[in-house]
Amino acid sequence: MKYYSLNRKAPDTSFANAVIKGLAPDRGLYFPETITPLPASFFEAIASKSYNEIAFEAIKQFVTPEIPEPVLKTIIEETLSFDFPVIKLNEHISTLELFHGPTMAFKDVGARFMARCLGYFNQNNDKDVTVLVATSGDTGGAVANGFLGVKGVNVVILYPSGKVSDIQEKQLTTLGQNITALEVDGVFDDCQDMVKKAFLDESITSKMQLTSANSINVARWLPQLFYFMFAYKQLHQQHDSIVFSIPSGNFGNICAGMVAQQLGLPIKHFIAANNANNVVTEYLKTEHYNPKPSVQTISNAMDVGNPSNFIRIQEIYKNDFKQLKSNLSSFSYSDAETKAALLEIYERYNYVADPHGAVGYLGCKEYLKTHENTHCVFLETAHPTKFLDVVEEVIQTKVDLPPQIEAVMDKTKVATKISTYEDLKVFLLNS
Ligand SMILES: N[C@@H](CCOP(=O)(O)O)C(=O)O
Repeated sequence: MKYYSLNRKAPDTSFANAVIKGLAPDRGLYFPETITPLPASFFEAIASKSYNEIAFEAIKQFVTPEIPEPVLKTIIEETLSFDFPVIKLNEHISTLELFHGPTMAFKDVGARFMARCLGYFNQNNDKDVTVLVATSGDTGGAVANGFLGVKGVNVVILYPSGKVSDIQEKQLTTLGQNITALEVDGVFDDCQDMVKKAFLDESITSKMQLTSANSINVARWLPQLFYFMFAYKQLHQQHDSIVFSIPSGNFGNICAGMVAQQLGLPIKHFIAANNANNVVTEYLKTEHYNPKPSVQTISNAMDVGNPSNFIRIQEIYKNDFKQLKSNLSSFSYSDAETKAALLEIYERYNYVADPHGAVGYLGCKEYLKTHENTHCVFLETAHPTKFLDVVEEVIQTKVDLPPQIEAVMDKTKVATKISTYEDLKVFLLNS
């Protein structure tokens, strides 16, 4: 499979090179040259297939033969070693729990898949790769965990100081070994801008091989399409019209869902559920795309003011606003509304959601007002205990800590503070 740059000023490249480089030389995101729909028989038989079989068939065209089929099977088996259950709240709303992995956020799948692909491509390379990653909360921990101890790979995580939850911070600052955390005096968008700038800085790239483990990297982004297939596998025999409400920050997850739809998965509609960082909600209202500095919310992983993957979504719909609008709705909610939703989900369904899931739930409710004969699945993108203070305060109940969270609670944070791009550069060049 060839990948092209969405800025269209760089040569097409292979999957291996797209993974190793992260971003094209013209600073564009890579996009697959073709998306060939899977046969109808694949979806008809999906209930009888395992997660691993579904994932293998779904991603094969994007990564083989550079990743040989037997290697891909092993990568998938190691990546998907936990569950993805759908929990039904009522006849019209379910949630897909994406938090059963090691860091209890949906990023675990992409991070583990990418780490293994990079490890495979790098096995005969004597040059180390430095993975630069910006996080507003969950990516950092998942990438730290997924890449821990991977030979020839050093990971540098940039996160906005004071704007991630305590547990998220522990997950990304306490592992040591080949993982380093940089605490940035700024917001997520500053971290992401610094990362993108470093890719173009010859004084850095001439000395080290950089790549990204954000969803801008195709190996981090594409495996997220599995989730939509796993939900469909569990629900399609009871519901024939399924819509997804996706809590959205950098828009990688929802965009991967759109790739699943291009592969033939019968998804009726997408809802981008936003917090106050509502650039896409506004775009669908006004047709003006107006990135803004991100604002801090209780659903912090979505605190993104200029979502990287929106350009991929535009590409899928060929920049046709009408076509996009017929497939995508977007709603935005305040923290007060999110807290009220958390409480409602708890009181009505005895279910403890996290703030991101609560925003997704609100998206479902809004859409169902005008589309009664639909089943809406909102993605629970992270475990509620990652946001313990907010969740316990809202539901006024103590929540048990899962072992993955307990394991990091007492660890000591190690992070280097930086403020500017120059600080990052100095850090990289001296590390
Ligand atoms: N939601 C993110 C922000 C980065 O998103 P990514 O999917 O591009 O890594 C986070 O939790 O850090």
